[in-house]
Amino acid sequence: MIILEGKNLRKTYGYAENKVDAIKNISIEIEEGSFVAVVGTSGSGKSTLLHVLAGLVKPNAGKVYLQGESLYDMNDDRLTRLRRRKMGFVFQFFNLITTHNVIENIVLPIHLDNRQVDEEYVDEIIDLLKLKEKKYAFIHELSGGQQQRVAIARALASKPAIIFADEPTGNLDAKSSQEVIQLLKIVQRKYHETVIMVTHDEMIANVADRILRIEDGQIIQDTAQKNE
Ligand SMILES: Nc1ncnc2c1ncn2[C@@H]1O[C@H](COP(=O)(O)OP(=O)(O)OP(=O)(O)O)[C@@H](O)[C@H]1O
Repeated sequence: MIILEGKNLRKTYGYAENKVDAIKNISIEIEEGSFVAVVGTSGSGKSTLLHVLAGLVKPNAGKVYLQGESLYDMNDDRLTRLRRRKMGFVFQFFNLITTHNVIENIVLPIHLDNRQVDEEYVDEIIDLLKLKEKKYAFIHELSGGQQQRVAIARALASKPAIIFADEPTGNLDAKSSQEVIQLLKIVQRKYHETVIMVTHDEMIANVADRILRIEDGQIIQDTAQKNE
């Protein structure tokens, strides 16, 4: 089943001589439960595409449908609510709240949405992401890899339909990058999550089921990968 669809997307920044066509005419369908990596050189348009698909940057033209709902045809409140309910985000710079401990960070989006925390499920995620010993630690007491694992747990905690990850290993050393990406893959498989991840690191992209290569605002290659 197709969970996310982008149709004829275009995104332009700036005007006149400063005009940049970041996304030229991209159409894409994302299969539910798949792990998709978006790769390409710096400035090729990867982050713009991810942000457009996540409802964060309105395209100049085209539509984005999440589970059949058109993101940019609803009002801002509705879009914000839909993002909270259905999307999880993992960024390069973790974006954790340093005055909160690990578990508080993980359940914060659920509280913001006035929903009940599924404690059993959250404990299971914490376990899977190897954070059990750190549940009550503060963020500054964690390594970069541990912080990113907290960010992944936070993204998963609200049981989103889809997770968007923008260079999730961009701020980590090679060893932590591998560990974080393998754990992300394990939780993605276990919960049949859909993940779209931007990375410039081909080794990291290799965990994905599908690799989209972007160049100059266009998809130049779309490859399925055999992955257990
Ligand atoms: N807010 C913005 N204002 C103006 N131009 C922008 C903006 N964001 C991106 N661009 C331009 O759009 C193009 C695509 O940028 P984008 O960040 O999507 O590429 P990227 O592939 O993610 O790059 P990187 O790997 O370096 O993060 C680039 O030429 C960039 O300079």
